[in-house]
Amino acid sequence: MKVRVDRELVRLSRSGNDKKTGKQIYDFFLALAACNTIVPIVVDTPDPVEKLIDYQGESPDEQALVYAAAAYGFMLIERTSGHIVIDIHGDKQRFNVLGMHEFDSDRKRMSVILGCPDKTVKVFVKGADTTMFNVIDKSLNSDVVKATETHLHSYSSIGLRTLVIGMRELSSQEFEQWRSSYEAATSALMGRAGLLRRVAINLEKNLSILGASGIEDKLQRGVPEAIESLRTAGIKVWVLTGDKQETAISIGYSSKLLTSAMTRIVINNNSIESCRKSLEDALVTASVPRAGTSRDDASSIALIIDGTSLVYILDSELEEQLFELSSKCAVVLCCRVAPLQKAGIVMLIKKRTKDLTLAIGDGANDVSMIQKADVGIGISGQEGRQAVMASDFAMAQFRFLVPLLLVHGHWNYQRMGYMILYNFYRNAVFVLVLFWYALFTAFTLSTAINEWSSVLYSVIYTSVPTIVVGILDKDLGKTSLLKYPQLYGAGQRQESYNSLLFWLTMADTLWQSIVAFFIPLLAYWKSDIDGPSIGDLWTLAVVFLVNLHLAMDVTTWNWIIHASIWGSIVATIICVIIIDSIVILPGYWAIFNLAGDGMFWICLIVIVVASLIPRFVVKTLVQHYKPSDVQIAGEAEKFEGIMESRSAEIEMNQHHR
Ligand SMILES: Nc1ncnc2c1ncn2[C@@H]1O[C@H](COP(=O)(O)OP(=O)(O)OP(=O)(O)O)[C@@H](O)[C@H]1O
Ligand SMILES: [Mg+2]
Repeated sequence: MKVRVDRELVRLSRSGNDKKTGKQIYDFFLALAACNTIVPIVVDTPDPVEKLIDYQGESPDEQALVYAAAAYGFMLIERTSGHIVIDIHGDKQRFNVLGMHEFDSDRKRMSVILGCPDKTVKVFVKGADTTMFNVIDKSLNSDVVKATETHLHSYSSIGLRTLVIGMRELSSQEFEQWRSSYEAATSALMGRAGLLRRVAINLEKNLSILGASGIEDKLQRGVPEAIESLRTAGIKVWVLTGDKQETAISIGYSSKLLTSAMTRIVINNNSIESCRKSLEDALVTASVPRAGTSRDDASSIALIIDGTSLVYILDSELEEQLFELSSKCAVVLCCRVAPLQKAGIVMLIKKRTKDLTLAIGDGANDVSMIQKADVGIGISGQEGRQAVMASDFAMAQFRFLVPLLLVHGHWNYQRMGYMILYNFYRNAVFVLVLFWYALFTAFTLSTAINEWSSVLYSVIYTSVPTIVVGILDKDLGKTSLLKYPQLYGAGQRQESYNSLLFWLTMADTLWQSIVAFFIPLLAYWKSDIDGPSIGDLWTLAVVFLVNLHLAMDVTTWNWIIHASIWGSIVATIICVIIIDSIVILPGYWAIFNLAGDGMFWICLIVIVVASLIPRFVVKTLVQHYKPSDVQIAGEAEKFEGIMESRSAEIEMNQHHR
């Protein structure tokens, strides 16, 4: 890897640690190389003398910092639990790692205590600017502190992730004091984390500033487009990040979440009273009616709120106001939020609405929100596997969320909705025919449809098409669904399953069962037909009916669906023939006698046609006069001749190393 270095800085860092600036720069790079949890792994190359070092760790930021230190001549080459070896301008030096206080989201910083070759003990700390400036002694190097502050501001406003680095030399007395409390804390059986945190807070104070770093957090490919699609689909997108406000806003703009036309409401306060005041003011601003349509950016509001304010708002009486405000905003951006606050925000919505929440994140700090949300998605990437392990779905890139929701989510919703209705219908129509017969024979407990057919009805006669269509049918092609994210609204409006559709289906079921039962009954009224024969007719009629009913609703035919639907009808006929060929069963040879009679065939055709007519008429009228988005898109697909799009693939990233 090639790193572009600043020559002047290299010169200064080489100038040795005698002069003040030289010493500071020396310590700065030493901190970058040492204050982290990166493990260097030496990789052999074809050339036996040349070795490569691969820095492995869960934090990509730390990796970047260690690489930067290496580029300036401070190369971390070995790390064990007790020591590290750093190659400083070609001179291998061994530092004892006397202790390490790991990063936690309360302190938002981490520190290492190093025993240096010159027998001094130094503590190096790096962390978020907000918490670092609380522990940095501003009277030391006040000019550096000032310069760093302005640099930090300019870094974060261009979207860089910033870290501040500080250090302190420990006197032997201080060191002993720290060591005894550190040892007591690490060996404590109860509340170890809390004790360690207290020891860390005691140690990390009166630091002198060394400098700051800015790291570009590149957006993955396709993030702005993905966010735009999701928002067009009517999904509200909120961003919850641990980053600094300026960084978060800048990333908000580059990911097209925020646009300059939006009205911005910023809430960052540090008392409950000022939070209350800001929320009230914001509610007034948000309630003023604005020009433009609701989908217009100019009319929408972006709420930007930071973690400190959320401390006072979440779990207090202000929560309700925040909810009210956020439901008026098109975009909500929360910055500097702790992991548990992320979960708290998810709960804020979940508790108060019936809306479904989906959380997507890549780091360990996203785990709690991923678990709390209705749907949790982990992005597997550079930040370790915790998010993926806690998630319902894992994906490699953010943009895959779009096909997951807009394509597979849509298909799944439409199939599920249809299949629920269809399965109610499929079972009810058969049971109702049996019921009419029981009613007609005044509950004599005699049956016309033989027991085998009653059992096989849901096992063989009608089961396979239900499963196959429930898995394979696609109401629209992938291309249309991705091109028109608005089609996702069909699910939000509950178009495939709702109580009206349910009762309409039930009425249709009633009608079909009446037709299927009474037509044979009336047709054979005067004849001397026996029970099993007319029973066979009923069985076949119902099976034809439910399979043709399904065939009428399938949108994407393929050979599996063809085979399952027509195959089921053939299988039913074969089963009925076999059952009627068994001598000991009642109704022996019934189907053969029946099929020789023209009336049987007429009955079958009349039943199927009469049963399906109301459905067909209603469906056609609705399609003609009140077509849904999905129908329109479906017709557009046919006319544009993009039927092949049903198997279209989304463009994948090139794999390169
Ligand atoms: N290993 C670390 N050492 C020192 N400081 C850290 C470390 N990791 C994070 N920080 C600081 O703590 C802040 C909060 O970190 P956190 O992991 O909660 O969120 P994040 O990674 O910044 O953002 P996101 O929520 O988008 O992943 C960071 O912005 C950074 O300033
Ligand atoms: Mg992170």
